[in-house]
Amino acid sequence: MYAQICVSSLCLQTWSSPKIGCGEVSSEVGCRGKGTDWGNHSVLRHRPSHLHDCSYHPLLERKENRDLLFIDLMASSAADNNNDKLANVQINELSASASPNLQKNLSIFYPDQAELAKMLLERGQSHLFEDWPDAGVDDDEKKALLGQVALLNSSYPGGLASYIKTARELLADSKAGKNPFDGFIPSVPSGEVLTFGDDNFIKYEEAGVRQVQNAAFVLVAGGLGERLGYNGIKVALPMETTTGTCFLQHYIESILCLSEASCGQAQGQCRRDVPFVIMTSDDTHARTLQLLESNAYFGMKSTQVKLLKQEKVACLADNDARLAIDPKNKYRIQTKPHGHGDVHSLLYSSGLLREWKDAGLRWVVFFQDTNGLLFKAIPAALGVSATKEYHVNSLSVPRKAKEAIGGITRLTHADGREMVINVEYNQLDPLLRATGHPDGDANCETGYSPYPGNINQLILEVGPYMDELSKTGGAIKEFVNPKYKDSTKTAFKSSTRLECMMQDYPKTLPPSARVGFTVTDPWLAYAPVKNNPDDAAKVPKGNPYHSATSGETSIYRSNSMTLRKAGVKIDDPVLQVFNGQEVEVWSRVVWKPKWAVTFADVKRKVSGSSSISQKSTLVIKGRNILIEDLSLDGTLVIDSVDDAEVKVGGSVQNNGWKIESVDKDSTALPEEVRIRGFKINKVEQLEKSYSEPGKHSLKP
Ligand SMILES: O=c1ccn([C@@H]2O[C@H](COP(=O)(O)OP(=O)(O)O[C@H]3OC[C@@H](O)[C@H](O)[C@H]3O)[C@@H](O)[C@H]2O)c(=O)[nH]1
Ligand SMILES: [Mg+2]
Repeated sequence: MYAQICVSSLCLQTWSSPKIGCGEVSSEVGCRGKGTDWGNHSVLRHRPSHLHDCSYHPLLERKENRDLLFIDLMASSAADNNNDKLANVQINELSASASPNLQKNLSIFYPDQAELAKMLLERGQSHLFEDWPDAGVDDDEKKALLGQVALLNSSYPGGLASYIKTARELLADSKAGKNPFDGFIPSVPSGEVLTFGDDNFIKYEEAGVRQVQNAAFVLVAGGLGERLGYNGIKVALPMETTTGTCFLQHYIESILCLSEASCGQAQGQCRRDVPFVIMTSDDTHARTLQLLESNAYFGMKSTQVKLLKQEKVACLADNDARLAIDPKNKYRIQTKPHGHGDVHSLLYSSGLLREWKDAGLRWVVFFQDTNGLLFKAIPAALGVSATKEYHVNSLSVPRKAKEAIGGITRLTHADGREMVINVEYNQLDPLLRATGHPDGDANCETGYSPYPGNINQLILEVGPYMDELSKTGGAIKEFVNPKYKDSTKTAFKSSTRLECMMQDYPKTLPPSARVGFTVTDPWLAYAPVKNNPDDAAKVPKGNPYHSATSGETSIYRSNSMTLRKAGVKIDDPVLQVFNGQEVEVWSRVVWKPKWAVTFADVKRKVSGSSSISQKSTLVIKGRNILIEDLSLDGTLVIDSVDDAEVKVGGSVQNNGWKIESVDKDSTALPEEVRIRGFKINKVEQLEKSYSEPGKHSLKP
């Protein structure tokens, strides 16, 4: 193998191995040298998208779960010779360059670190070395900076050079006031509109469940949730406080149950555990891992779950894309999150996507961190993807004008280009105003914006997705959003950076790509927890709050409406105000995914004539619990082992559990209670648990 590798320029820049050609390596490739120069700890990491970069850095010792292929550079004496020669060339080139301070420090670097420094100089980044003291002072910090540069270089498709180039272009466009939508006329696209519970919906759900065993699920959870202002990670928040189940537990249980249902349909041909990937960041990684480990992965196999950590990107100090120095440490570059769009390059560079494709998977389902209604429409949407053969299917809900969710829009250019794409919420209004809609982002006669609201639950078909990423390396169209000091647009208030969004993936697709979207009922599928109480209270009346308060009450509403559709008589909700937000309070109906993951499941398990009063709470935990002629006025919590069947009927009456307002500013209460403005006071309940297999019935 060594003989096949041509080592040049201190690094594996040229590959002559037919086996490990550029773009063909699905696992990470590393190389380790034995000599003193390289040190035993040196690890080279190459991503398939930029095998030509020299991305050496000592920080990358951690191997995570990935396969590293180590190539011993020193195994070949030819490599040794090459190495020395090229190191000399490089240093000579450097001496002619403009950074005497860097020149004085060259002796402390490995040759490939010097190479990176040179690359930076060539791209107008000499300020990074400007006030460096002579070698011998702060050497570790200087090396750490080059280590950071190597990481920034290796984690961006095309490397830092490409980052700086794109940044300059986008900053110039921004300064010139160029609109990314220039020449595009927006119009309302048509998609598949689902009506919850009708025959069509049930048909799609059934088709979708069949597909789940061919799907992989990907949660993007690298965001810190600055708008929410919660100190923990968002996936650890309880999605409702009746049971206290956190988001991540609910997601995992839903995936497990859907995959079980899918296997049930396949009758014995089921071979695999459905993969689940969580994209984390430095802000969320350790706590996400800890949440999983301390809860035995909520029932999933630990091997089934993969965490992919996104790296931050370099901040930009000015219009020339000079990298911003960290205000706290002159030997570091300031970094900020690059956005959820990183998920594509990570799935590609980690080799997971290729693995899935090779294993015959057909779908990748993406979703976000805090939507308790997330899985309500996934089965039907998967069914739509399969039936319509969509390469891209975005799940959406009716959108209120000014609601902070993107609008799905058809964009038609004078030159004939056309696409159906998310226009982010801050861009929709200016785009509409600029194209002959003086009211901008406004509701139409339906009471909603005519543009369906993107909820960022995307279903991509693996084959076309892999084909596309093989071309792009997972790079997504980026944008920059600098806050200028004044109208001359020459200086920024604070450093900026490039960002990207996962829903911008279709922007590079050819016109032949089958891009569609699916709209569901407004109450069914979206109730994110993003806004803090103060901001939520300022949301225009009638628009969703996107707060912890609305996130929880929306779950009760959705479950109550679902039971209503299945024939249960449920009282109308009452209006209550918590944390300054008026919400509908429905009966607190909650069930575990193992009871029902589709509407067909619910219908099968509910019969006769049942009723639930507004003050009631119903918690269903067991699998085969059949609600039949139940009259509930109070709280009923019911659990059973999987092979028990429990008929629940008769009249249950007690003082139940009460929703009580709390003061959001009361520091005596936990943060997760304060952000919703209420707590559940568990006064009285009937709680039954059936631990023996067989048939049981509850008829109080
Ligand atoms: O760098 C990041 C940023 C965000 N994220 C994740 O991406 C998800 C979405 O982040 P945000 O909540 O900040 O997204 P926003 O609310 O700004 O908009 C997003 O959701 C609503 C949609 O309508 C918008 O079109 C979509 O961009 C979260 O799960 C977050 O954890 C990352 O994983 N990495
Ligand atoms: Mg955001």
